[in-house]
Amino acid sequence: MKRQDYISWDDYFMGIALLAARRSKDPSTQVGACIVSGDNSDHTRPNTILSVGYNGLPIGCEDDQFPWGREGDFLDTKYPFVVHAELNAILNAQGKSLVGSKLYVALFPCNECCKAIIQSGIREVIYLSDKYAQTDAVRASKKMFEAAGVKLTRLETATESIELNFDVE
Ligand SMILES: O=c1ccn([C@H]2C[C@H](O)[C@@H](COP(=O)(O)O)O2)c(=O)[nH]1
Ligand SMILES: [Zn+2]
Repeated sequence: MKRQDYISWDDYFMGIALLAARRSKDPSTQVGACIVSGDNSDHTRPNTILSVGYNGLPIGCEDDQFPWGREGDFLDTKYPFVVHAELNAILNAQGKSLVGSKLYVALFPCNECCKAIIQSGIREVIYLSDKYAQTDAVRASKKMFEAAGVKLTRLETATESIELNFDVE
């Protein structure tokens, strides 16, 4: 008999996003994003991972030479420097078409990521947390997603955690 406790595709792709987030150096909020090829409703071929990203500094900007704080003068915080996870995932695709794809992300995208998501042709955003729902950035984001017809899905899953063991015999 086959194993029964295998993970769903949604948990798998969100799991990849969460694993990518573990690469983030941000001390307060680690975000990961995983872009997956579009709808496989005809089940003729599986969805595949097109790109992955997490929130981090641009290439060449050393993690130890830039600030990671949230408070103080703008230039003394991380905010002007960090590339958001969703944008990193889009840029990491290096020109591969993302038209009709889906994006799994731990945190609901801000307005800047929203614009990049829409313009790259991603048609669905599947997210876990909406902790900044009350901010103008997320309000603007939802307004644009709705206007552009991008589907928004909060992932409902019974999975609380997935353990990875490296001590494989
Ligand atoms: O759409 C988004 C919004 C935010 N992020 C990243 C940017 C920062 O590194 C953190 C947010 O830090 P806070 O300390 O919670 O303000 O999340 C992102 O990747 N994508
Ligand atoms: Zn963003």
